[in-house]
Amino acid sequence: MTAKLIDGKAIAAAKRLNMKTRVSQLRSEGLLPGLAVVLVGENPASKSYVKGKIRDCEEVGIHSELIRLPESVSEKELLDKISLLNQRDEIHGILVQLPLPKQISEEKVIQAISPEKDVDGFHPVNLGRMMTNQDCFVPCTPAGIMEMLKAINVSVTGKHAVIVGRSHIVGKPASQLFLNHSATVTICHSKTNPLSNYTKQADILVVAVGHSDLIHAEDIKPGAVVIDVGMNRNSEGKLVGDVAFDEVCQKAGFITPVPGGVGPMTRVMLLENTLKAAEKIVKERACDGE
Ligand SMILES: Nc1nc(=O)c2c([nH]1)NC[C@@H]1CN(c3ccc(C(=O)N[C@@H](CCC(=O)O)C(=O)O)cc3)C=[N+]21
Repeated sequence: MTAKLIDGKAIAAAKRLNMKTRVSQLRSEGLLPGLAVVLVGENPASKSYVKGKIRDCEEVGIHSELIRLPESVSEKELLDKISLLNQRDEIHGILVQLPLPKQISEEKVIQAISPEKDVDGFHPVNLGRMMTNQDCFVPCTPAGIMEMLKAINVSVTGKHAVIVGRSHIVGKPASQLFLNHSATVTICHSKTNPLSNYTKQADILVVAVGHSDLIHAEDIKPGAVVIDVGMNRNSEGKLVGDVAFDEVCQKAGFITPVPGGVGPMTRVMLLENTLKAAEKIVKERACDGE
């Protein structure tokens, strides 16, 4: 069998097209959705991701502001900046690009963002709301994975989803999201032994570790849906995932490429969350009878 490719890039592009209509609708109601992106320091990867996010906003008509701070910025200065953004009505979403320099506590920074503007979905309030199946901002990568599955008509209900990786931004929230969608969920991590005992049982396998060639053909169930969240550079400097793509391709039912899979979906879900934040304001206005 040869797996069908899940074209995250194309799915994301189609979603952006739809979003233009939602932006027009918001604008006709007198609201321009706005996203603030805070970039601290000069990390080239962070700069390039942030540039991509700004470009995405431009494409769909979301107002974006890039706030750049020096590597040496103090925690207090960053927290003050966030507090100003929290207060501004034209800003509906706030994203502070991670990682942050050592002198700054990421935990404190995330908690300083108003949960209503936390379009990354990293604030404990949003994570807690997700855990109790309430309306919330879902972190962009897990949300993007769900959107991909929807786009290829794969139902999650009753499936065995195996998540490899337990990070706060991907593995853990992805596990919770699959559980909320009534999957049977197994979470694997660096102490899971042997890993392949679990991955072989997956109907849907999500790999978010950051080690290339972690998953081989022998580690998966024939026909499985394989979602590769990994982003690694190989010896030739090329971007590769955590899954040995060429061989797993021969056995999986569906597989995401790297690049062009999860990454573009992560980006588009940031726009989705920003629109959701803005649409909520319009709805609240309507309820207030303004
Ligand atoms: N507050 C915060 N929120 C984030 O969402 C966040 C973050 N910090 N810090 C860094 C990570 C990483 N991340 C990526 C998103 C899309 C691609 C992406 O679009 N990748 C392309 C390839 C890009 C390339 O070629 O380098 C692809 O997979 O096709 C990559 C990486 C978001 N992150």
